[in-house]
This record gives sequence, structure tokens and C-alpha cells, in this order.
Amino acid sequence: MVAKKVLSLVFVRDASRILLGLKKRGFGQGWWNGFGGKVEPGETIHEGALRELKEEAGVTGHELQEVGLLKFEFVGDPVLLEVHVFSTTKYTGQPSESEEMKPRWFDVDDLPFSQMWADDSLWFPLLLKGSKFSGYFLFKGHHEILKYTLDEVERLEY
Ligand SMILES: Nc1[nH]c(=O)nc2c1ncn2[C@H]1C[C@H](O)[C@@H](COP(=O)(O)OP(=O)(O)OP(=O)(O)O)O1
Repeated sequence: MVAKKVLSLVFVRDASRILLGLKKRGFGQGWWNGFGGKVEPGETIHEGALRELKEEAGVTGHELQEVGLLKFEFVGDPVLLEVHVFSTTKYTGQPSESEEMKPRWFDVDDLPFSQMWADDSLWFPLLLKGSKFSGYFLFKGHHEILKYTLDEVERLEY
């Protein structure tokens, strides 16, 4: 059996904007993304999502909805990444830069897809219209998607 790593990914939105962070180090460095990371032992995925949002963006999320389940494999790497995507319009606090992320609001019509993971431009339209989605992506390196599946779903299945 391949090892599995469970990660969270949180997007805070308002009517026309979405909060992204420029990843300053580690996996996905130099790219804009939501906030998240590895779920730690003893916490739920939802708790991990809230913790990472606070640690990385300095804001407290409320009423997080789980909207997406994305699985990633990388050629030559036995580890399967299982990324749980959350969205909310409710938060308290002001976004502030952390050691890991530099937050910035983006207009949803002007997202920096050339500086994001290649899969994001595929599923962001579903996120932005409020759908739930489930996907699998096989990457070669960190830039090239060799194959993928992506479905809009009624409910997320694990
Ligand atoms: N292909 C992909 N597309 C995407 O949009 N987000 C991805 C992705 N692959 C991983 N992610 C997200 C999931 C998670 O939010 C983040 C990676 O998290 P990290 O590995 O940085 O976790 P941690 O912040 O826990 O790491 P450490 O700081 O080393 O503990 O990138």
C-alpha cells in the first residue's frame, strides 16, 4: 500500500475577492495558494484547517465548509496526497504575513494562475461557483499533469 498524507487547503472569500498566500518556503514555494498543511495527529481535518489558516494567514475562520477532495500522485513518489479543500466567507482578524505565507486579496476575475499549481485553473471555476468537487491528478515533477479526473459532486465521498 502506498503511504497517504492528509492535508488541508482553506480559501477565504468575499463577494468578489479570494484570499491567497504566496508560499515562501517548502512544497509549492513561490506559488499562490490557499492556506493549509498537514493534519496533525489528534486533530480532525477541520481543526487542522483552522489551525493552519490562523498560523499562516493570521485569521480565524468560521463556518468552514468542506467543498473539495483532491488526490495527487507524483511519478516516482509512492506517497498519495489527499487534500481537503475548505471554503468560507466568514472570518475574524486581519490577514497578516507569516513565516510561511504572504497573504493578498485577489479579484476572482484576475487570479494568478501562471503562479499557481497547474491543477488550480481546472478546479477553481467549481470552487468559485460554490460547487463541490472531487479530483485526481497525476503529476510529473511539479509542473506537468499527465492525467486527471475532475467531477462536480453532490457530496464528498471518502
Ligand atoms: N497540487 C496542489 N494544488 C493545490 O492547489 N494545492 C496543493 C497541491 N499540492 C499540495 N497543495 C497544498 C496542500 C497544503 O495546503 C499545502 C502543502 O502543505 P505543506 O506541505 O506546506 O504542509 P505544512 O505547512 O504542514 O508543511 P510543514 O510546514 O513542513 O509542516 O499545499
